[in-house]
Amino acid sequence: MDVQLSFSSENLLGDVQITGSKSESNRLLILQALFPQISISNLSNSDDTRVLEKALRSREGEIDVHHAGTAMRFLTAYFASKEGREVVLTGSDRMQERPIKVLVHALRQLGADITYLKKEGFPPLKVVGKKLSLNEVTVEANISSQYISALMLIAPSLPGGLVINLDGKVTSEPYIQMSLKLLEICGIKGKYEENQITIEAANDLPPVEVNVESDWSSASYFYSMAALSREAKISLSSFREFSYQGDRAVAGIYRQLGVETEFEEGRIILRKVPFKKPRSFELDLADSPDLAQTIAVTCFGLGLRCDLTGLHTLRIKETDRLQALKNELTKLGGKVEITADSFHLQASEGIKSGTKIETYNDHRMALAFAALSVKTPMEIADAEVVSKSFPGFWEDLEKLGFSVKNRC
Ligand SMILES: O=C(O)C1=C[C@@H](OP(=O)(O)O)[C@@H](O)[C@H](O)C1
Ligand SMILES: C=C(OP(=O)(O)O)C(=O)O
Repeated sequence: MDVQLSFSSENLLGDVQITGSKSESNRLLILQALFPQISISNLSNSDDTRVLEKALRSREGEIDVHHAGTAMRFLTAYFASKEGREVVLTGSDRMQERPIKVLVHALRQLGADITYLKKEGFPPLKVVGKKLSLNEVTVEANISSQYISALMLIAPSLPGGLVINLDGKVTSEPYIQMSLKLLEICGIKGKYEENQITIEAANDLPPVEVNVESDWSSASYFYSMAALSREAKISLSSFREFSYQGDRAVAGIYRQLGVETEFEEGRIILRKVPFKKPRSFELDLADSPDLAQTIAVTCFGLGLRCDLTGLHTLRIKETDRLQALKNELTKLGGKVEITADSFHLQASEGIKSGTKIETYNDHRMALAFAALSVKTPMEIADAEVVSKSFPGFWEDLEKLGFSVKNRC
């Protein structure tokens, strides 16, 4: 299904309830499967969380996680440590191109029995659960932080806990800090010093209820809409000033693009304020890779030159996000250059109309480009992709006064 979007008002006003963070939800579901005394509220309604929840309940021999990267990585570690269980973990065609070798190698160091069923280094995997009794592992840290979080999440269930040595420059670091924080909230002791993470074994954890904060990556699309609008006041719930999510950085980033954030009783209020357009916008996004598409599209819409670095992980996500951004912005008249890990956009003078944005099975392509409809009507292909992280997105846009027309 394609959608046609337009926005005819001068003001962007309204309230949106954003679902729980999928990163927090997916971590807590794994921890809850290991330690049932954990209960969770405000769980994400995203496809990626549902798929993980279903996999943890499944008794089937084959589990298909579709496009859900965190689910694939977290479940590999989970099932590898589940003595007596044997599963095949598979996913979409794209999932079968997303590397998992670093994690499999680390789990094998601990004694795991994992076999590649097609291509060496990629899903599908056959995982035969075993009691993992070694307590130290070294893992390459510059490809995906999800491998490290996967190990951290099973660590407290191993008899002696786990020491994880990180090799190389750590990427997407706030996600590792999020794992550590959530372990701590559940009563599990851990520390992260220099290049070493230590997680203690957990016995007799007290019951705990963890409330998932709403998803800052999803909030980023409303920041983009506010930046592109003339006047905006959007209230988003439920957020905390002291969040565990690295993408909370969006508030500071968009302040430079004329969007102010106020925290008020568990909500954030975004307001468009007068601002001096910078000559260019430069950012290293190694800590917040999921914000790259949002920011690139906002800068294009504002006619700003933009240089984004630290983007090496974008090539192995739902699609090659650097190439996808370049393809679609070029169709709209943008002048874009990309390297292995960076994105460069020249200041543009307008937005070419009459083109359809392809989304490459990537929710963030649809979500990011939808924001441009504040300025000009947009057509987005395969609009249902948003459900990977944000199933209610199109309805939320309608509530804010956008016209969202389906074209099957
Ligand atoms: O741990 C997580 O929840 C995530 C980590 C990041 O991946 P990488 O560490 O692969 O960059 C991020 O892009 C992804 O959306 C969610
Ligand atoms: C990269 C993402 O997710 P995952 O790696 O979990 O598929 C994302 O949601 O942007």
